[in-house]
Amino acid sequence: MSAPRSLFDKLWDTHVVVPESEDAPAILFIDLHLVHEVTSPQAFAVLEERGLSVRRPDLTQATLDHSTPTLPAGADGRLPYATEAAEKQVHQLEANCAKYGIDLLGLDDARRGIVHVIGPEMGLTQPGKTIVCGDSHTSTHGAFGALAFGIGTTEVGHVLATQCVLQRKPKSMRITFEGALSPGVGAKDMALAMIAQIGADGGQGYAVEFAGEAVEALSMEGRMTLCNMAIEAGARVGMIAPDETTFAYLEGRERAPQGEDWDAAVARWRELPSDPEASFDTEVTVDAAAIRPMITYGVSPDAAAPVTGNAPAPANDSEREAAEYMRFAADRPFAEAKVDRVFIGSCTNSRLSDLREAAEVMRGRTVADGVTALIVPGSEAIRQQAEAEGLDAVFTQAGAEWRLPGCSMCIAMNGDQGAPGELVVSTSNRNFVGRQGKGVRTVLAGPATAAACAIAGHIADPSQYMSTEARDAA
Ligand SMILES: CC(C)[C@H](C(=O)O)[C@@H](O)C(=O)O
Ligand code: SF4
Repeated sequence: MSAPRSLFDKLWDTHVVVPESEDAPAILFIDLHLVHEVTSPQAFAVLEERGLSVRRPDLTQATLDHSTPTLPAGADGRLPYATEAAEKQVHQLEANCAKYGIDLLGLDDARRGIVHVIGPEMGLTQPGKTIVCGDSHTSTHGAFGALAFGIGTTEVGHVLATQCVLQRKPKSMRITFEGALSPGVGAKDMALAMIAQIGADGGQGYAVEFAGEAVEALSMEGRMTLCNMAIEAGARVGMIAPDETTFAYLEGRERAPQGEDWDAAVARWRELPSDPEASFDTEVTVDAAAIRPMITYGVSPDAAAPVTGNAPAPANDSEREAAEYMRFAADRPFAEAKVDRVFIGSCTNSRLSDLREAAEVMRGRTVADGVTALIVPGSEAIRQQAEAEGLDAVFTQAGAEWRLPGCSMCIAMNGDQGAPGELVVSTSNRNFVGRQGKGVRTVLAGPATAAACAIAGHIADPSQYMSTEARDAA
């Protein structure tokens, strides 16, 4: 009998081309390479310089997301790019994809969206695959039982040229969420609670598998939210064993296997979950039932606490510095903090279920005076679905802005950003100083909490705005 293996071991073993040695990392074959406009230009330039071609354009998918405006073209037909550099990046990727025969979800493509949203939506993200992208939130795709991680621009070049990447095998960690979530608590709250528990570097050097009852109960959208934030705990890889929820999500999608191939694929995918006796270098448990709707109050994602609580008193110099920047008064309720702007979007929380959750809170209510709320769907497909069910009308009637898909205010590269000093409640994944504009104070939260803050005009508990059914569904 062979030794029991984890999901991660199985994914790793089936993709090793040359095993790791003391002198050299392993060479891993990559099944799917996702490409966007920010981290690819230099990689393509190196190919060009060295006269190389793209080894497997058929395993490469490109999209435009970071630098694209979320406002439509003006009367002159021109898109309102934030900077010349942003526009140049977009045109550069268009030219590179045309030259090397790579499929690009271009500006007019009905499937365009954030790179970590479109892979799953198209059915390209599948259990058992190795998936890379020049982007740290590639861990999102691990929600499907794939080995997915972010790579640097040099490695983007390696993968374009060889379809392989050099990697040392990380250690393994299993994070088990014990018990069921309470009503009104969602995947973002799980992610923030987990990061608060293990720290922003708690997962460093590990490939993390998320397991347990509360993880199994999550929809694919929720699983993506959780795996998306593995990197905010320092882990480049986050993954969840594929199951019936995974298969039901993928069945019938454009690039998923069809017919007999589908049956054969599902049979293979059923073999992927960790063997019962598989061991991990580190095991962590999180009490899922104790998790409450969370927000962050500092400038690192592990500075997270229940939204109904008080701001903790800083305990050291770096916490004092963060507290000064964020201006939450120690030992005072978070709810006393006035909110200037709300952003609902990003590869963490811009899928249909997230928008429904936010709409549930905003329906029939009005965004508070002085608050700007921006709602940015993760893809064109999500935008279409949301509009088909009238979510856009819920948002605009509440006084929020409904935009075109893209990364938008998550990283503020496209002109969508806050003003210095503003307090922004954001469903994205990073609250670093200046992430959403110079001097902007970012508070991370889930979609219901962010929507509640928009309505209340200050940090607010979403439960007061949620119907019992909505609370149960979240
Ligand atoms: C632009 C890109 C390199 C970056 C990343 O790697 O994550 C961005 O997507 C982010 O979220 O900070
Ligand atoms: S939405 Fe934000 S986190 Fe996600 S890829 Fe874009 S910039 Fe990075």
